[in-house]
Amino acid sequence: EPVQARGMDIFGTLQSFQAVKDPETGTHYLFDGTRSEGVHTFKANRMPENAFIILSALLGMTGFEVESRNNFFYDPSAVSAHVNAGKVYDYYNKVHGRDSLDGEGMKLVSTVHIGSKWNNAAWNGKQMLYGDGDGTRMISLSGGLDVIGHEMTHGVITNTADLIYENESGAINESIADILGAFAENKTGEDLWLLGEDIWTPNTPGDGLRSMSDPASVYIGGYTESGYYPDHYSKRYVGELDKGGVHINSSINNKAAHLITDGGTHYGVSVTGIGKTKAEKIFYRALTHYLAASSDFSQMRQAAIQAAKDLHPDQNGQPSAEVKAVIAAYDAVGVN
Ligand SMILES: Cc1cccc(C(=O)O)c1OC(=O)C1CC1
Ligand SMILES: [Zn+2]
Repeated sequence: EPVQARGMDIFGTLQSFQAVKDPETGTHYLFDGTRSEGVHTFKANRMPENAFIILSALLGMTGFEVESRNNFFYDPSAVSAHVNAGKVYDYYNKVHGRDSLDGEGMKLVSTVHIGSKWNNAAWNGKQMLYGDGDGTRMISLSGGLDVIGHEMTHGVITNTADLIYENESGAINESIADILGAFAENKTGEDLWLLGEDIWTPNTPGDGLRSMSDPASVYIGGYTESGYYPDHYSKRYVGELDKGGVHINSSINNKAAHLITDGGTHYGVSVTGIGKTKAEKIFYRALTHYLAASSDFSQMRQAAIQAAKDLHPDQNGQPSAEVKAVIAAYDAVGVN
């Protein structure tokens, strides 16, 4: 039966969450039955990450239950994954009226301790997977609420537009995961537009994996001419690394989302922001109503404009401020 459990997350912060007591053994394990068909969090068995990702996708292997004899000392990485998955579930349920990743209450399965010092997180088509990080570049990735929001949004994408994970459609997939993942986190006192800041380079404060407000401020190495993430379509990566730059060119659409939300002038084009509450609904509606598996940047622009029109119709023949912001933002990043 469900019990209220408490335990430390990876930052040593005491969390309160749902667990279940096994009547035979008397031990408790991480399962939250209060949300949809449940939030079930597991730990991997030190299997190499590639094997685990494949076997979990093919055979539904999830690893081992995360148990505690006294309902307190749970595995902190698992506590972070468990609590953060619940928070992202609540974001989609409360803000977008969506019941879990498939909209029909599917179970949320996460497995932590994937691989060894693995600086990655993944959605394998069925569940979320988190590495521990190497301790320098990253720490346990389940500690990043925006990381979990990103992985779970990959799950929402799989169940909606199912954007093909390569080239431009893959970059849009990555960008929607960044945008809605960041909006799901939205922690006060943190930069909304920085991805993974809580788990990125523990020895260097204030930086992140990617920046949506200033993509070109983050170094990415030899992929692009500048060595920095692109913030304009003319600077997109056109090689075949990173599945055609899905984690690189996502920054172009991320910048458009930042401009739509906060406004600004970018390459001489000025945008009047419309705020997070309107922006998140426009991107969610674009994803669930207009984007398709092969959508490219231009179709992302059209989908966002149409979603904005649906939510903020023209007034006496004039486009609304929200529609104007979307058009100007995509003009600013060079997407027509
Ligand atoms: C850290 C990481 C490495 C490789 C792939 C992903 C991926 O899920 O695409 C990944 O997770 C993220 O990018 C989240 C947003 C920080
Ligand atoms: Zn991703």
